[in-house]
Amino acid sequence: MTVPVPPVVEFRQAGLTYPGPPPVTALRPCDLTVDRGEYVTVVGPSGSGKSSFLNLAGLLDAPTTGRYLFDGVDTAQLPDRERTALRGRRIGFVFQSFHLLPHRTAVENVALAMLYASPSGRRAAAARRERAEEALVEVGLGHRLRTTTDRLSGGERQRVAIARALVNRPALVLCDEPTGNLDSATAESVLTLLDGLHADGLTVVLITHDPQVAARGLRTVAIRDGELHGTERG
Ligand SMILES: Nc1ncnc2c1ncn2[C@@H]1O[C@H](COP(=O)(O)OP(=O)(O)OP(=O)(O)O)[C@@H](O)[C@H]1O
Repeated sequence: MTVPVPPVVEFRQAGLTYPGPPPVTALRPCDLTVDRGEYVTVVGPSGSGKSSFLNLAGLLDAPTTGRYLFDGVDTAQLPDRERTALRGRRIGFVFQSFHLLPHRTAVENVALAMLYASPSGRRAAAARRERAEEALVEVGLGHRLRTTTDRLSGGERQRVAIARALVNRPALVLCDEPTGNLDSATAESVLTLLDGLHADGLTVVLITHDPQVAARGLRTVAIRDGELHGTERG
């Protein structure tokens, strides 16, 4: 008998209203399901609610209405501490501006993401470094392991950020305008890397204002005035 695999993301009439005053409904109650191995893009103009969606999907915020099941766990009622722990273990983030420590090496930046869920001690530290190196090799940066990130190009920095997002083998990688700070050739190589990771089974949700970037997803959801459109399967 096979055990059914829960979706990675399951919004059930999940919505987000900032309390204000005045209250602002940034995301109206919506349903959205993202299954394991999908590549979904979310596209919308400035102010449409993309960051609010990211905050919910990435367990940075809890819905103010409805439910959010992440990887089968009902998160709406989770205490903050547990939501944070789940996020640290199971979600990798890739941001437009990389969010790396500039004076640390690529390996150190990636290994730091594992501190949270790893025991202390020299042996654990060595294991973290080894796993960080593996993740960096996976994104094509095996030749930059010990370079501090302030000496890397924009594309290389984003690869370090992607390695950091992958290093805990997350259920979901959430990308927020991952090519927003890159020239078009570098952006293309980062998108090609994401295509390859998805082909290897990674679940990706990518948020962008750029319809061309959004077209890289296998399924695109539009967001306008806080409302998700196109969430039903074709
Ligand atoms: N903390 C907050 N308190 C109140 N209103 C907010 C807050 N954050 C965002 N909003 C409002 O919610 C709506 C959606 O904002 P959001 O930042 O999610 O849009 P966005 O699509 O990410 O925009 P951008 O592309 O410009 O970053 C906007 O009307 C915004 O003004």
